[in-house]
Amino acid sequence: MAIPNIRIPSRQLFIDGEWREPVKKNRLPAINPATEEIFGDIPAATAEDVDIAVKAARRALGRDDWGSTTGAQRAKYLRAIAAKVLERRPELATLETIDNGKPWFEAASDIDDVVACFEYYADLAEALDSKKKTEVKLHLDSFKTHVFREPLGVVGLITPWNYPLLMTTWKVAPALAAGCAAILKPSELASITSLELGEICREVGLPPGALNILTGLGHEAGSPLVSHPDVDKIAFTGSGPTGVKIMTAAAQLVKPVTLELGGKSPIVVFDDIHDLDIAVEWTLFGCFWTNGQICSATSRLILQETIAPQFLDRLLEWTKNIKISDPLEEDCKLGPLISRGQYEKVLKFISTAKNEGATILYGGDRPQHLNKGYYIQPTVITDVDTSMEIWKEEVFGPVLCVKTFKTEEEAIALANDTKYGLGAAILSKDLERCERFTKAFQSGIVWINCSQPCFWQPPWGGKKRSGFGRELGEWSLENYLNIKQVTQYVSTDEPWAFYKSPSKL
Ligand SMILES: NC(=O)C1=CN([C@@H]2O[C@H](COP(=O)(O)OP(=O)(O)OC[C@H]3O[C@@H](n4cnc5c(N)ncnc54)[C@H](O)[C@@H]3O)[C@@H](O)[C@H]2O)C=CC1
Ligand code: BAL
Ligand code: NA
Repeated sequence: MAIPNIRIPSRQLFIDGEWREPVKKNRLPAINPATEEIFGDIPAATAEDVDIAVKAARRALGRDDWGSTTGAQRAKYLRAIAAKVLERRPELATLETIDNGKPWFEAASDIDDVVACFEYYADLAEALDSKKKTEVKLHLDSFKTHVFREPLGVVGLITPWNYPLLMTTWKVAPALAAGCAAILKPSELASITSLELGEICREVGLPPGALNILTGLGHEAGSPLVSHPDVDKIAFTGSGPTGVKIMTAAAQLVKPVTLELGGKSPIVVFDDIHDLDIAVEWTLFGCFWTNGQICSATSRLILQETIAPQFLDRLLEWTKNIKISDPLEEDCKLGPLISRGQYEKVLKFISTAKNEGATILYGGDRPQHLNKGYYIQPTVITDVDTSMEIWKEEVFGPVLCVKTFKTEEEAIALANDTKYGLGAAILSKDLERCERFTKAFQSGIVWINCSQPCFWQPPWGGKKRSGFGRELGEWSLENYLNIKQVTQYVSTDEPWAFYKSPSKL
């Protein structure tokens, strides 16, 4: 498919169904990481705008056109959004690539996932109607109890830059399916496509205030959203330190949070893999896909010693073959990192690894043929010690570190030697061994004979310092529902007889 030339939209904040200039009228540049050029700008919300948006969301919940909708009615909006996103697929993918730097075909596949995700939550919204009120059997006849599943209220959704519109969708689609009113705060590093979602919501006639979109900086727009007393919940995906700040602020108001934070996931490769090339490709995909800028990247290769030399030789041959280029080029497989800050951070990780005694087996620098843009070669690091930063900390870049093992016990210990617990992968023909690893991995996700494929039906999330709560699937819908117990006394002719009745004195 030809990649379209597009116009860069200029938007305001999306509040109460309308485009609205930020109270302080500030804007932030939108930077193309492939060229380092400013290609547009986004509005910068502050606490004043947060307050206006929260009030609009609260009004939406109080109005029949949103607050009294059935799941089936909400499903219509979600399907209409999906259809509009699909209609604009080439353009949205191009905007995503320009803003984020991911290869166009990856961006386009993200847009396909966005469409599928809105459709999936439309189905779940419909299904919710029959589960809205469910009876709970009691041991007494004098009472009847049922449980209501109702929208949790006004929810704040704070998202990162690595999958801009897709991470937005992972939160917005279930929140709207559940009937919440939402305030989305996308990352200031890539907000353009999330703002376009505002235009799509306007076009499909989503009731005003059901979704509000506030772009801006974390401390100026995100932080007041978290501390706003009239926001009932925060769902966050991003870095560990910001997750800690959000949880701390939310705790002051006993506000529930779900946190999807970082990772340093292992991929354990045994010598009984089905096929060397297939295993090598999954290993590369596990770490270099999305430029390693994915929380679940399997960035620690734990490799059985017996096949290490041949596996690494082949891995380098495959790595050299990865096309690094402008992400708008059709067969690009590795574009630039998101920002100068991320580029410098990743190079620093590589130089610290070198200083700590590791070997940069491949890469480690910017590709020579690209002198502009935040590009870094896919990098493979060996001679890694478990005390090194490169083994312990999330890089969020195309950097794979390698350690070998002899026994299964050693492999499990290395795999779990991390404060994080998001993903874990094992490549082996022995399915009983895969089963043992599935149990042993301290993670929320396990991949067997693959790494990274992500579908919208199963749950997604981690344990340990990767956070808690689950997104996607039916689990995500639960994040946005209040479970209300309703108990009715049905023996209304019978006194309760706990106190002495004065009429009987
Ligand atoms: N787990 C993941 O998916 C992600 C992890 N990261 C990691 O985080 C590092 C830093 O990247 P950042 O973009 O700075 O991530 P970040 O975690 O600071 O940003 C994520 C979102 O949180 C917002 N935010 C920041 N401070 C906030 C606050 N005090 N209150 C409320 N919201 C706030 C940001 O504006 C953005 O929308 C990366 O180098 C990478 O290692 C970054 C993005 C995604
Ligand atoms: N699907 C990507 C989840 C993340 O990196 O946040
Ligand atoms: Na950008």
